[in-house]
Formats: sequence, C-alpha cells, structure tokens
Amino acid sequence: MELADYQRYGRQMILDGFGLEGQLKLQKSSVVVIGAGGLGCPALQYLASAGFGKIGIVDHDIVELSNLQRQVLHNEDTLGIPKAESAAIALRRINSRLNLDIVTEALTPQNALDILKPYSIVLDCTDNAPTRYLLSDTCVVLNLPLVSGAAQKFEGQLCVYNATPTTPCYRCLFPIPPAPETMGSCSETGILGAVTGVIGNLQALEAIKLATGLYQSGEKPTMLIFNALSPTLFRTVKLRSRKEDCIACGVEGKRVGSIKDTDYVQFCGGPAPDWIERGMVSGISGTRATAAELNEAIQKGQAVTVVDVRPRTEFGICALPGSMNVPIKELVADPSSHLPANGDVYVVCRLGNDSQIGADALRSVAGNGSTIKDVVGGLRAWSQKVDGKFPVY
Ligand SMILES: Nc1ncnc2c1ncn2[C@@H]1O[C@H](COP(=O)(O)OP(=O)(O)OP(=O)(O)O)[C@@H](O)[C@H]1O
Repeated sequence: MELADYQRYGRQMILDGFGLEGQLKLQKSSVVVIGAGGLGCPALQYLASAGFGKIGIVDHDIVELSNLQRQVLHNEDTLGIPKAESAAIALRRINSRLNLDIVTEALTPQNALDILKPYSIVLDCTDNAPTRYLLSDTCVVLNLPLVSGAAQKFEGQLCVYNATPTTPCYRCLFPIPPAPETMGSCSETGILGAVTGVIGNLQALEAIKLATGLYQSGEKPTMLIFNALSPTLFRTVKLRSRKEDCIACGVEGKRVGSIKDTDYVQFCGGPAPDWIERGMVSGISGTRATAAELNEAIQKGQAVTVVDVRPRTEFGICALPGSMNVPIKELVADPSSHLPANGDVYVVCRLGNDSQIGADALRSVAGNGSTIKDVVGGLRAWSQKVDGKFPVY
C-alpha cells in the first residue's frame, strides 16, 4: 500500500473485522463486472472506490441518451462511446491508479471462459436470460462466486450464486428458462433509476464482503427481493441448497455440455437479445428483414405495406410514412381482417419483439407465396441503421 492509501481507505480500515488485513485482501482481489448499465455503473463506482486490485468491465454497447437516467458513470460527454470506456473514464477520476481491464465486446459462449478466468469474483449486471445462464455455467466451471442483480420497473433482486460448495448456481434455481414474454428489457417495461442504484450498490457490497472474508452465506442461501413501493422495501426468500442433480453444478455429473457449443439464445427460447439483433445489418433471409432491407425495398419502389403493431399512443408519437397501425392485440385477435391485400408486408414495432408475433399471425391466414416479414430490431433499428432523425423514445 502507498502512504496515501492509508488516508484514502482509512474510514473502512478502522472498521472492526476489516482492518489493514481487509484492505490488503481487497488489493489482492479482482472482480469483473459484466454490463456497465443500470446495475453495473453503481456497482463499479463502489468497487473502484473500495480499492479492488483489478477491475474488469465488459460491455459491447455504446452510451445513449436514454441511459443517463440511471447509468450514473456515463454523461453527455461520453454519448456514443463504448460504455466500458465511458465507465473507465469516470472511475479513473475517482482513482487514477486503478487497474482496469476493459472489454468492449459482448460476453459470448466463445469468449466467456477466457474473459472470466483471471478474476476472483464475477458480477452479473446484465439484462437478458441467455447471458445469465452463460455467466452461471462459466462461473461453475471456473469455480467463481457470481453476484447476480436484476431490476425492472420498481423492483429488484439480488442473489449470490456458487459462493460456497453448497450454494446453488443459477440453473439450480431456474432449470427452465423464464418464458421470453416475461423477460422484457428496461426499455420495454420501464425502470426507476434509483432502483438499479439500490441493487447495484448491494452487488458491490456482496463483492467486497466476499473479497475480505466478511461474507456469510447463512444456513440456507437467500435471495433478496426489493420493492420500492412496499412499505418495508426488502424481504428475503430462503433458497434451496445446491441441487445434486443440477446439470451444471450437481454432483451427479456435469451434463450441460461444453459452454462453447451451447446455444444459450436457443435454450432460452426467446428472440435474440438486441445486441445480437443489432449486429445483423444485412442478409436476414426467410421470414425476417433488417431495417436496411425494408428501406431498400421502399427505395426501389417495390409494392410494400408496412404494418406497425405498436399501441396507438406510440404510433401517434412517430411513425414511418405510409405505415398502417394495427395494435398487436387487435391483429392477433383477428389477423384475417388486417391482412393487407397487396404487396410484400413488413411488420414493425418499437424493438422487434411484437412484430414477430404479428408477422406469425398474418402468415397463419395468408396464402402461399405471400411475403410477410418482421423487421429485426424494430423502429429503433430503423433509427440506428437507416434514418438517424427518426425519434427513439
Ligand atoms: N452478453 C453481454 N455482454 C456484455 N454486456 C452485456 C451483455 N448482455 C447485456 N449486456 C449489457 O448489460 C447492460 C444492461 O444494463 P441496462 O439494462 O441498464 O442497459 P441498456 O441495455 O442500455 O438498457 P435499455 O434496455 O434501456 O436499452 C447493458 O449495458 C448491456 O449492453
């Protein structure tokens, strides 16, 4: 420790049970945060302030205006730059000597083992089921504790997986992935910024306890549930211990298969997370089209009908010229009366989820030979790939 560190970390070093020893343990520990968004930013802030020896930041996304309401390390000056870099800039303002390792690509089955291996603690600050299973499986293989956070609307959850030989992994609790329609992202369901702040801070706290030896798993593992609108705010749910027959961590043998060969998106059964969809710029064949492909069809003067399945209020905010609005509920209830008579049909929505359902419904009543496609990534992709002046809300 340098002389200035005694002053920097003095307030925590004088805590009973923490001491110089705790600080030195932190200095020797390394933590990696996957996702530098609503949970990752507050978590990183406290991890960096506490004095971890090495901090990894993994996020493939860039900073957008809609992030600033809760992703507190980013600001107007870092709009458009990778979140991992933006976070690093903010953290270096807290401590210029931080040892940061920045990865500006998504964690995938191909890179997860290599990225997580150098660390002693992992924080899941992401927002999609495939990454949660990928992180859990990788932490089981590497025998690393996984501090997992989740937040949506006014609610949040915190759980530490794989911390001791008896604590469960994510798959022990959720052997079957949640139904895709229950896994809306913050941009779909909404989120109060302070809620992610609460959970992200608690994730940092658990990581600091794990690193310094202050972590106690208790007799039974627990999950903390936070509800900002409940008078008591917090409650804990007792969890079962590690499942002996868990296909990832159970003693009866690991049957989950190699991480690199596992298709986590398919396993979760939902639409690919938007980071996969947004990477697809062209060449989606069959029943799907990119925003660029729709634009090309319009520019070429092809007979095209755009069916926008957003609610009427959202259609009133902004819409593609000439598009027709049929809210998804109405379309699904009676697809045949909304099937456009002519031309190729492109179904759009805000982010590209409801449009898949809408396109399926139209196809179920259309004749052979008709072309009905949903637009991957929805109007957000249109704004990002085709027309930067199209509003994103
Ligand atoms: N596989 C992954 N690898 C790395 N980062 C990931 C992965 N999956 C998700 N993330 C990141 O996790 C973060 C989740 O944070 P949050 O939900 O607050 O952000 P967001 O995706 O920007 O929100 P919004 O839904 O409003 O667009 C995002 O920055 C996202 O890029």
